[in-house]
Amino acid sequence: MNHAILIIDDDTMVATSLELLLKRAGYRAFSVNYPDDALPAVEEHKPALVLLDMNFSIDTSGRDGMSLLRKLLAAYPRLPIIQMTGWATVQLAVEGMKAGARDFIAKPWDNRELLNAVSIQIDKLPPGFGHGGAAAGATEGSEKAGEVDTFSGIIGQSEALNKVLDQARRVAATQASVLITGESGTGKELVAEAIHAASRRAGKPFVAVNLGGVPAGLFESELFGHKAGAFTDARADRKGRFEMAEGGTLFLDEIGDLAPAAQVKLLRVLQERQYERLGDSRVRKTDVRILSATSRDLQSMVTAGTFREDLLYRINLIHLHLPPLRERPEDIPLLAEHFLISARKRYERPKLKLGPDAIKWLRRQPFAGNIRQLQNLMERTAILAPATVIQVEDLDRNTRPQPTNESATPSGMTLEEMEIKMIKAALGRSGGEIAATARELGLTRAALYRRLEKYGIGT
Ligand SMILES: Nc1ncnc2c1ncn2[C@@H]1O[C@H](COP(=O)(O)OP(=O)(O)OP(=O)(O)O)[C@@H](O)[C@H]1O
Repeated sequence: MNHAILIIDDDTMVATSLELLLKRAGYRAFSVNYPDDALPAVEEHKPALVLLDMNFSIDTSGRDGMSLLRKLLAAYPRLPIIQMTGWATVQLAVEGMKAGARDFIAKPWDNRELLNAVSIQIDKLPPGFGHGGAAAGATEGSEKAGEVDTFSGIIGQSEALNKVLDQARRVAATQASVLITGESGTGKELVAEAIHAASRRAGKPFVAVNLGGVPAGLFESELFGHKAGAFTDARADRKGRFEMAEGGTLFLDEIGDLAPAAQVKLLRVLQERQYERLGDSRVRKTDVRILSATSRDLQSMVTAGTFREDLLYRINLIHLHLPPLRERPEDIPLLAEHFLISARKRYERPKLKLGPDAIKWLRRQPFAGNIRQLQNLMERTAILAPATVIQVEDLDRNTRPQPTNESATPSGMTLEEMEIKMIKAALGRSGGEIAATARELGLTRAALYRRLEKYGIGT
C-alpha cells in the first residue's frame, strides 16, 4: 500500500510541484497551505511523513514553521517530519532537528535528494505506521529493537558528551554535512566514524584524509586522483579520495589547514558534485557525504579572511563541538579504566588496576592533549608500573618532564621514540596488517596512517 505524505507549504506552486513529484514516485500526496490546517490534515490523512516548510511568508523568521513543528510533534511524537528551509535558515533547521525533526532539505531542492530523504524515512517506519494511522503509530513503541548503537565505543557519561552524541545520532541518518570541532585528541575522528557507521552509507567506505598533511602541490592528485603522466611523478593512474569514498563518507580532517587555492577547488567539487582526475578530461560524478573536523576556529578564520565563508557554509550544515576532557572530568575514570583494560591484555598484566587515589589524581589533571594524552599515559603506565596497583607516583612519573631530558620517559626514551617502538612492534605482530595494528594500538586506521607518515615507518 502506498504511504501518504502531507506537504505543508504556503506557496501553492511549491506544494503542487512537490505533490506531483511524490505522486510520480508512487506516494499518496496531499498538501495544505495554512499552518492552522496542518493538525486537522494529519488527523484526516494519517500521513506516514510530513514535509514541512519552515518559512511561511507571513513571517520569514521561520518562527511559524518552528512552532508548528513543535505542535505537530507534541500531538504525534513519532511522526517523521522533514523540514524544508531556505539557505538563510540553516540555523533554524538545526534547531528543528534538535526539536525532533528527522531531516531537512534545503530549498531550492534537488528532486533526487528529496525523494532519497523521503524514502530513507519511509524505510525506517515501524510496520503499520501511516497505514493504521499516524496517531496510532505516533505514540507506540520505542527505537527498533536489536539495533546496534555505533556510538557505544565512545566512552563517557558526562552530560556534555551525551549532548553531542545525541545530536550526532540524530544527524547520522541524514545526508547533512557535519563539521566536528574540538581540541586535538577529543575524539573527532571517532565520532565521524560512528556517524558513518550509523548512516545508510555504513556498507560503503569511510575514507579519511588529513588535509593538514597534504602538500599544496599534491592536493588535487590526493583528492581527485590523476592519470599516468599528468605530472612528473605520476607513473600510474591513481584514484583520489573522492573516488575511494564513492557511495560512502569522506572525512576531511584538519580542514582549517587547507590553503586558499585548495579551498576553492574543494568548494567547486562540493557544489557541483563532480570532478576530474588530474590530466583526465572525463567528468566523474561523486556521491559522498562530507564530514569535516578541525581544532581551529573557522568562524574567526572567515573574519580574518583565511577561510572561505562559502566553504564553511557547505561543510557546516550541522556543527558538533566536542568539549575538552578538562570540562568533563567525570569521564576520566571511565576512560582510564577502558584504556587500562586494553593495555592489560596487550602487555599481559591482567591484574593491573588503578588505586583510588590515582583515580582522584587523574580527575584533577588538565590533559591538554585530551583523551589521546590520557590513553598514552595509561599505556605507558601499564608498561612501566612496578606493582599491580597503580599509584599516583606511577602516573605522575609518566606525566612529568624528566629533569635530565625535557621529554624523556623513565625508560630513557622520548614519548615519540616509545610510540615508534610500539607501532613497529604491533606491526610486526600483525604481519603489517593496518586494521589489526590500529585495533591493537587503540587507534583509528587514519590515526595510524598519520603516525606512519609522520615517523616515516613503511609497512
Ligand atoms: N570518548 C572516547 N572513548 C574512547 N576512546 C576515545 C574517546 N575519545 C577519543 N578516544 C580515543 O582517543 C584517541 C584520539 O581520538 P581522535 O583521533 O578521534 O581525536 P581527534 O579529535 O580526531 O584528534 P586530532 O585532532 O589530533 O586528529 C583515539 O585513539 C580515540 O580512539
